[in-house]
Parts: sequence; C-alpha cells; structure tokens
Amino acid sequence: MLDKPLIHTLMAAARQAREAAYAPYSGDFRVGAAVLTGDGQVFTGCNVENASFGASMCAERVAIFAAVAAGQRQLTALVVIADTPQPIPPCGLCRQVLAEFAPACQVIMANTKGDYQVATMEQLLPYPFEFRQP
Ligand SMILES: O=c1ccn([C@H]2C[C@H](O)[C@@H](CO)O2)c(=O)[nH]1
Ligand SMILES: [Zn+2]
Repeated sequence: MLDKPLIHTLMAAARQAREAAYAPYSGDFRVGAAVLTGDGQVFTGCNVENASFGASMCAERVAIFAAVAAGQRQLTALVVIADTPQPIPPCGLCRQVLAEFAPACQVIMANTKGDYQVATMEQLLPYPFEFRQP
C-alpha cells in the first residue's frame, strides 16, 4: 500500500504534467498522469490529441511509454488526474497497457479538487488479454 505523502507527490507530478496537455478537439479536456517505477523514479504524461481523432493518445499511456522508453518496465503505481466532478478512471486501452508492465500496480484516480480513489489492477481489469503463441 502506498503511503499518503507518496500519493500526494505523484498527484502533484500528474497535475503538473496535465498543464502541457494538448486537447483542442475535446474542448480542452486536459488529463495528466504519473507513474512510479520499481526503483522509485517518476515519469509523467499528458493527453495529446490530433486532428485525426483516433491518433490521439491518453495521458496514462504517454507516461507508461516514457517509463518503458527509459528502460523502466516495472511500474508500481499510476496516478491519473483531470478536472472532473469524480476521480477519473483510466480507459480500457490504458488498463490493458498497464496490465503489461504493472500487473500488481496501484491505480490512483484523482481530480483537480483533490479527491482520489485507489484501486488495484485486479479490480480494474480482472481478465487482461495475454498473448500466447498457438
Ligand atoms: O483516461 C483517460 C481518458 C481520456 N483521456 C483523454 C483522451 C482524449 O484526449 C480526451 C477525451 O477522451 O481525454 C485520457 O488522457 N485519459
Ligand atoms: Zn486511456
């Protein structure tokens, strides 16, 4: 279980990352994310939209891919934050990507008011797809 100071550190990092969100097509629905690696590093991301809507990328996957691109494949926590009435949950695609690198990850869903809720990956994606060679 993550302690409160660490949750607040990660929430602050995600909130800061959200500032860079590029979200002109969603009406400025800005999202920030932060992931914690097994060795204590923090990587962040924001959503990056595109005129071809399907080419847009969620904040969570930007943060996860930044960690993996830096050689960090073991993720222990993820925070996602947006200006929403309730804490924001990660979308299904991000859950599947999280399951790849963070099967035992704690997911902290937050909003900019400071509300947050913690869930495990088992709760968010109980049956992740796993590829097996036939
Ligand atoms: O968990 C989520 C859900 C949505 N978005 C982004 C994608 C898009 O830019 C905007 C609206 O879906 O929010 C995220 O970054 N993370
Ligand atoms: Zn997503």
